[in-house]
Amino acid sequence: MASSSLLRERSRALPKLLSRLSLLRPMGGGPRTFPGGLNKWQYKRMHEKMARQKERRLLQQEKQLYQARLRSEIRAKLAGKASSEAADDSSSSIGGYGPMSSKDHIKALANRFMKEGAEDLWNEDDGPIRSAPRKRPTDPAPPLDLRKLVTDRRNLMEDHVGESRSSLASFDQRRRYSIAAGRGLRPGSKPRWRRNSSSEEDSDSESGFNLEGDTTKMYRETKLGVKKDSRFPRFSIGSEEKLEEELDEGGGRIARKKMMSGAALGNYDVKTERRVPRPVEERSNFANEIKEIRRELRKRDLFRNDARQHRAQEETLLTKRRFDECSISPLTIKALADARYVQMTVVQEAALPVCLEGKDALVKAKTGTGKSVAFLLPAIEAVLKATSNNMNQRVLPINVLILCPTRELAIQIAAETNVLLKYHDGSGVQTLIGGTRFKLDQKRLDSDPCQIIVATPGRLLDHIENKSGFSARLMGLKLLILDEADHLLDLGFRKDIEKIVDSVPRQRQSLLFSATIPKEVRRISQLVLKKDHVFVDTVGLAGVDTPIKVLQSCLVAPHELHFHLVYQLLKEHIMHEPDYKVIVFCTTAMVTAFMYVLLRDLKMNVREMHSRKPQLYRSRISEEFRESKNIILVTSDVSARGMNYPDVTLVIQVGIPSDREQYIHRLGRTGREGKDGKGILLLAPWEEYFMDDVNDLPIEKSQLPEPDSDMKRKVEDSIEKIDPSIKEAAYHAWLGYYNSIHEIGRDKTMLADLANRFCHSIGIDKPPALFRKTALKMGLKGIPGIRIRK
Ligand SMILES: Nc1ncnc2c1ncn2[C@@H]1O[C@H](COP(=O)(O)OP(=O)(O)OP(=O)(O)O)[C@@H](O)[C@H]1O
Repeated sequence: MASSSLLRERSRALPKLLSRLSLLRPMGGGPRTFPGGLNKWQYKRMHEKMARQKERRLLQQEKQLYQARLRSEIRAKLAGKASSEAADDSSSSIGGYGPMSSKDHIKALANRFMKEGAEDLWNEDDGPIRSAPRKRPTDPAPPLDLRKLVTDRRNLMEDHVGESRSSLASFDQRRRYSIAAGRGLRPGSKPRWRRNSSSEEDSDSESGFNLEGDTTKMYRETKLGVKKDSRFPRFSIGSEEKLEEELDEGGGRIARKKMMSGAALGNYDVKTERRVPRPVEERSNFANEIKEIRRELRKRDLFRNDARQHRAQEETLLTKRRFDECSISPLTIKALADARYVQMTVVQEAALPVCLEGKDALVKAKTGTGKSVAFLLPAIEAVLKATSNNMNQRVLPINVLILCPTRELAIQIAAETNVLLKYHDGSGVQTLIGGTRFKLDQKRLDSDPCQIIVATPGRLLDHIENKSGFSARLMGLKLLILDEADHLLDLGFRKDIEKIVDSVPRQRQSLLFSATIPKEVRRISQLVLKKDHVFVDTVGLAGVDTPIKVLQSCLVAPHELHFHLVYQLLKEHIMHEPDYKVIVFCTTAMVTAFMYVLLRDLKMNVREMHSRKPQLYRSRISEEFRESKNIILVTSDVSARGMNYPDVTLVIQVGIPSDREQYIHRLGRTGREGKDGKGILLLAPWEEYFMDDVNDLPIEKSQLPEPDSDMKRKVEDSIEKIDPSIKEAAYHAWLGYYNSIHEIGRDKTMLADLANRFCHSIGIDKPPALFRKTALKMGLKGIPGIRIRK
């Protein structure tokens, strides 16, 4: 008896002991302690499991309800009862034998949706889950008259500006009402939800109208333009909410599916499933028209906001605050003045006080607004402070580690650091990036010790794992910085970042910077940041994520026309812009190579940059493009983030970007430092669904330019001359890229068909054969239109 009670007592004491032990862990290993004394991996796995279970459970329920509805409809038909009668039969139920009415079905779904634990199915557009009970207006807004809306739109297009404005206002008001009133299901309104793996979209539930009247269509997801709250200031500094780690592992940078653990999400769901590309003709004209009106209204709102902000923005890119008002070393201020940096930019003014105070921070600011200086100044201060504390150390510690996703960006940041270290003798910076000789890195590290390292994750890990003494030097780390943090925390880099974080002291400051910080990144940022970190957002919820002065447009044209169009757009731009400097982004390295060869053959002053090029070549081209004017850079996403090429006049993106964030970063290569710029997104009709993901950005759909038959002929002649091996590689790369995009890749037959059309556009009649292994890996074996090598 005595021994069993002793055992019980011990087993009770064990979790406490474990939790204390985890508190005492000396260093490394990511976020501090987790409930129950679990380490972060156990904690992560636990949440992963919970989220999966919950998701499965909810999907199962939804499936059952849907099947019940179908069964009951079939029964109704067999019984010779009109379904419309059935719909009115309020006594029908899921479990009963009578047919289930559509009302009941909706009600059942709604019940499930509102159930405890159904938070997983909610998303930001659905509003707060448990909003305070609101008083319903005594005189609720009448249902929206869509026909009137269409007339209004026509009016808008004609000259009745005043009249149409009032109808816009009333539409807006109603929209606001439906959002402000929460997503509680009011009689007559439909439930809104996102399905985890559904290809269908919720039909037009926002207005309370059933446009298509079909239950399946209710699943279609409609992306609500959530009214941005103008009460938010231009930049906000707030304590981060409780965040937890992302649980998924997947397929690299362009992994499209971002399914997060709902268990840890608090009030939000971050599933970012996309809609399936759907031929435009399939939708009814009327529904299309409504959709278009919505888009137009949203855009009007944005443009109005933009116009208002425009002047303020111009004035506030540089603030009144000067660097010498900040507590940074006078020698750094001297170097800043040499570089002509006197006043701070908005992000510098907002982030510097927090960063210099030694706090952890997550900082969001638009592209080209001076984030690098905002983290380099605290970096230099950290080095100065550490050096003055440890004068007699035998091994020079690495005090600051800056991680970047690309090699060119690391080189660029190291160069900027050198500019700011100009008067600090004894302080130095070095890069550790892939594509260079490892031995050479080692030599440099030994012969020229430095306190700041700018690195790409892969090469840094190589050094941590293989260079003796390097890990010991990292033990002196005071500050860890992740530039383009959202990308580094993305699936492609996550594991490396986790390992790096495990190799540096836990007692450190960490800073995360990016122009885009999606919700899931905020959630997993605790992998690096302390719980009480500060979130500095200079864009604000009411702001637009892209530079105000960049004119953005979208052209939709069949694939066969893309190459002609790029040539024509470039020609027109060059004609109007004497100091032109253009970046053309392509989807993959090999498609980039194809585009480069084509434009070179068309006698354009063009350079290429992608991952298949040797590092020396990449560095040379990057430098040349930075220094030059009247030049075109054709590139893959290696140039999408952080690269500061001055005075880029136009950015063309050909094909669908890997995600919304990538669109914003690519576009951000122009319009830097508050300058003007232009961005064109060129999509095929079946890629147009991407516009739903960026519908909060001021992108105008433009008319295609008049086809120029002369140019068309020239392009065709040039395509004809391109080496077949380049074309073949482009086809394979194209297929790989789109196969990895969830929305397109899941319908393999459609993918094969689209790939064949791409094939024709690059001048190949018969699609090149794939290796059997590749086809198997891509799930393309046996798909009509896909050829396999014998
Ligand atoms: N205080 C300042 N005064 C004047 N120019 C500045 C100042 N700070 C930064 N700049 C300039 O602004 C430009 C953009 O800076 P930077 O590359 O740091 O932008 P970023 O916000 O990091 O952009 P991205 O999101 O694309 O990485 C650079 O040319 C830089 O020299």
